[in-house]
Amino acid sequence: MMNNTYIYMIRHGESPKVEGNERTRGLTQKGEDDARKITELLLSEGIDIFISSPYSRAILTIEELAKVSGKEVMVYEDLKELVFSSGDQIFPDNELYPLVNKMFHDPNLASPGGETLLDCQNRSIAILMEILSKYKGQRIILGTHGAIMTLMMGYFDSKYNIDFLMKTSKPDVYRMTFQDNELVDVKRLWQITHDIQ
Ligand SMILES: O=C(O)[C@H](O)COP(=O)(O)O
Repeated sequence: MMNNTYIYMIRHGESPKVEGNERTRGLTQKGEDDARKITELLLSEGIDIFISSPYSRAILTIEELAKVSGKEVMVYEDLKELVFSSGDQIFPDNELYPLVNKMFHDPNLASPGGETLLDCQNRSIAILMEILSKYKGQRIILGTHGAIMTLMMGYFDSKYNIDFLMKTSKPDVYRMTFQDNELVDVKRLWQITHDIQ
């Protein structure tokens, strides 16, 4: 439909936790292969705008598609992942998931040096509303992360909660259809067949 605006949430591919920091760690070989599959999957969608979190793993997941589409990736600092620690330190998975689980049950909880879910949701929704208005009627990719993606989707529909987050994959792709600022449809485009190939 003419007036629909489409937001494609692209959660980044697999990223190694052995070097760099939260900002700089890139993609594993599987993450790179999956980024190529994302290019194949979305090329025919005719994406107009590419926007990303500033973290490398998010940019690297969408940059090939942007390149073959002849577009630049615009980076928004306020689309970075939920901040868990000071100094962009990498948080090991065995500590991260219990913490995220606790945070989703207490949106005012923050770890030392980190932010609350509500802080993260407020800063990301402010940007998303700006994007919906500025690029109304267009197809926009957001290169993103598990927690912040769930918070943005959860703002419009509470079924996007911790249970949803725990079932998502890396990468993952959701197409959200908006009429003005109202979410009218969500379709997962990253199918299970991609996960097991
Ligand atoms: O998408 C996410 O959940 C965050 O960016 C963390 O990803 P990670 O599995 O690479 O830590």
